[in-house]
Amino acid sequence: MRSEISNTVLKTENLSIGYRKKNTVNLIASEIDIEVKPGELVAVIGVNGAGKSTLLKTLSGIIQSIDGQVFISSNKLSKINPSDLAKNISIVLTEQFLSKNLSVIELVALGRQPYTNWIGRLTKTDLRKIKKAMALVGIENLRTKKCYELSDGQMQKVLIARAIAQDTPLVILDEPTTHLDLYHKAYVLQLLKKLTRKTNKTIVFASHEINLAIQLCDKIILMQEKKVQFGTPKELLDSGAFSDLFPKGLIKFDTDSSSFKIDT
Ligand SMILES: Nc1ncnc2c1ncn2[C@@H]1O[C@H](COP(=O)(O)OP(=O)(O)OP(=O)(O)O)[C@@H](O)[C@H]1O
Repeated sequence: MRSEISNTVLKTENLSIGYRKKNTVNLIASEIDIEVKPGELVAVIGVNGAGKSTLLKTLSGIIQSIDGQVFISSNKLSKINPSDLAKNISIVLTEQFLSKNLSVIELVALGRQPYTNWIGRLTKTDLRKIKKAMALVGIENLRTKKCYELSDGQMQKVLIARAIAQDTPLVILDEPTTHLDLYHKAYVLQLLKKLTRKTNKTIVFASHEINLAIQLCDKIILMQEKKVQFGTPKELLDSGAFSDLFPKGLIKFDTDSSSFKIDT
């Protein structure tokens, strides 16, 4: 079992996700079997309410699974203590509470929290990693700006830099392109791809940008009602997985261009 998953950053076995309330279970999705390697860019795709955020929260240990297992590297997620978990997974959630009074460099520096001592003093290594993360994301020119002065696109880049500064093998982002225009959606997803290639980190993100995800990602987790498919974009295209993603009538999957179009 161990050698099988040693080159795997993230793996699930027969995972069921959902919410427990008293004695009832609200099951959102089940039979989720994924296996993600170092340096892969993975999109979680699905309609509103399909369970993308629930899956990301389960994979990062924020909520408990209903059944099955999550492995981070070769370890069971349920057995990893919080301080080790923060050295393995960095998380960027939507609508995360943040002090926008912080400067950009202060916010990126928060990524080093799992490594700093109790007074939070940054070492030379911390400073080097903060600088490197800002350079990789291309935000050195913003370093002294206050976060409330940033556009949504700039803020998204700062949050990505904070996750990179945390220097974990796995980065999880929930809808990193929300509120961005088409150019910046493509820019941010291209940036994530570049980061996987330059750092060999694995990035898993939820997105509604299906057309971009098909073009850019190594793997896709496609969430539909009570059915989750996982594979390369080509595998999912070849199996016709995208064709019944949305209700029929308004948009349809065009197999020639491998993208969704208005059904005229
Ligand atoms: N804290 C919670 N307790 C109970 N049910 C929840 C909770 N959070 C979400 N849900 C339910 O779980 C289902 C999946 O929600 P989730 O937010 O994971 O979907 P999503 O695919 O991320 O949606 P969107 O694209 O709209 O962000 C929904 O039916 C939602 O109502």
